[in-house]
Amino acid sequence: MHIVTVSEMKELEDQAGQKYGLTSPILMNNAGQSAAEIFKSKLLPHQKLTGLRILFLIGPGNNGGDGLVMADHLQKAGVIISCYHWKEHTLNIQGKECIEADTASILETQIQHADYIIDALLGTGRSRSMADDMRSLLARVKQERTQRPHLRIIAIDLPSGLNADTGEVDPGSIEANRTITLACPKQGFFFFPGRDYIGELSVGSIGLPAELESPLRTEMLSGKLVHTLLPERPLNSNKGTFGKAMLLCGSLPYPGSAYLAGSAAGRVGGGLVTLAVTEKMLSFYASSFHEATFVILPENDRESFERSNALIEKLEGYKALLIGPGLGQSPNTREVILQVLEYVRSLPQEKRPHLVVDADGLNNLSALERWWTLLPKGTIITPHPGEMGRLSGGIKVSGGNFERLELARQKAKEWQVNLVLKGACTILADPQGRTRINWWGNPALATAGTGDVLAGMITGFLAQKMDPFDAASVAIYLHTATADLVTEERHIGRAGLLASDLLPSIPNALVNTGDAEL
Ligand SMILES: NC(=O)C1=CN([C@@H]2O[C@H](COP(=O)(O)OP(=O)(O)OC[C@H]3O[C@@H](n4cnc5c(N)ncnc54)[C@H](O)[C@@H]3O)[C@@H](O)[C@H]2O)[C@H](O)CC1
Ligand SMILES: [K+]
Repeated sequence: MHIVTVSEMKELEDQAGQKYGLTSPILMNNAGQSAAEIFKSKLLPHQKLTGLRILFLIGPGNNGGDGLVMADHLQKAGVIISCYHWKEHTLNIQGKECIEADTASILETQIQHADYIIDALLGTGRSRSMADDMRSLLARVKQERTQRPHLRIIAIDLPSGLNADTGEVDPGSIEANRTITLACPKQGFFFFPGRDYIGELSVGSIGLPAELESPLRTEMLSGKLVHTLLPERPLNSNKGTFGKAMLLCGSLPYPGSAYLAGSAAGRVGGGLVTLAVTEKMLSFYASSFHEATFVILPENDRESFERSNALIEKLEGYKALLIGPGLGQSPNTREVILQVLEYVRSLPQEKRPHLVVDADGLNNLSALERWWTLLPKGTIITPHPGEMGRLSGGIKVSGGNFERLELARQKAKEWQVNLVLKGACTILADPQGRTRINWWGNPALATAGTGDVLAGMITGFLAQKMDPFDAASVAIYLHTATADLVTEERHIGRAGLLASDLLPSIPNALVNTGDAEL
């Protein structure tokens, strides 16, 4: 599913008209019908359409037009419909216009008795700040929901006043319980504050032929997409079929990271996981991670080349290599990393393991001039905003605002890497300008070790010979899907998740991708 800017959406609609004769009224009819179908399918189980009361707030453009078509469909299905036309200050109840003098008081009654209010005031054509009377209408709706939390607000295409490109919102915008967006999710949904205004997301069809979307380069990381990318698991297979992953992770103060990343690589289906660790560390893993195999590295006080050679000698046949989580930043460690990178770069492409560099792998690199020239082609890097800032020469990088999209795209190209910029809606960008953005996020993931799990999941998919861009895509999606699953099943709120809680549920999230709505 593609993500569009406002101008890309307009281009799609223009093309639909020119190439397929799909004029604006046809598209609008499709939009309204699809929105009505989605609405019906999402009705709470105890609610029936007959007798349900819905107030539509209708704006002056095509967004209002979508709302009117949707209202018509629902009225035919037995819903009691009232439509308030904001520009004309008129109110229709069940198709009958109210007497002008009474509009304000009848509107107030409709607000008080509505089960649902549909925001069809403004869509992608928002071109200026909201007028005061539109703001006060929405403020009244918001106040009513505070008093009656069962009142549901559904936004058509987008919550009115939201900037569909940047995610900025008008002071008058209100948070929807659900947004039924049309044709494609809009770019601004993935950035804050906009992300918080969308509520549950549904995507309706306006009947655009799929081929029109082929020039688009930005996709939403959806369960459906992930399901198509997952590696096959043929009956006739053994652990060799699913590849070997080597992890250069963990050091004395941070032993857990190698455990978390290694287990995650196994939980996504990697055939064999090897941890390259010192003997001092071995007892920790031997008791907690029975399935791992080990390459024993000389201790930290030995020459760096002895340590890197110990790993390099065993690297043949490994499809994936993760460098970084919990390694620390001593000069010796930095040298080891550089020596391993140099070796991997020197290998012919078919013998090279795919590389993931995370955490202290990135922190060690960011201290070096033109560090990206040290990475082999196709490397995946997974910085959080702080690491991204250091890699970019000390700038401040936001955790969720729109500017991070351009930064991710620009740096993926400049550094020639697959860049995973972590945050509430993680962005994945490749050097050729392709972008995938995760819709899901879970504040419970904001805890130590979850980044190690993500890096390990990517590594586990690389071991299964996945293309790096796809391996990162699948892992990013599954990481948040697993967090949602665990927090829901164990009734954990937005806090209190431990990174290790994710591990046993990764395979369940993997199986669930087949049933995902989005
Ligand atoms: N174009 C199509 O073929 C389809 C569009 N769909 C839906 O239509 C909207 C976009 O429609 P558009 O008419 O371009 O814009 P809006 O309805 O968002 O509003 C334009 C309208 O509003 C006025 N206006 C702009 N800003 C403000 C403001 N701050 N306050 C008050 N009024 C404002 C402006 O002057 C215009 O009169 C899209 O989102 C879809 O919902 C269909 O889905 C299918 C085909
Ligand atoms: K709207």
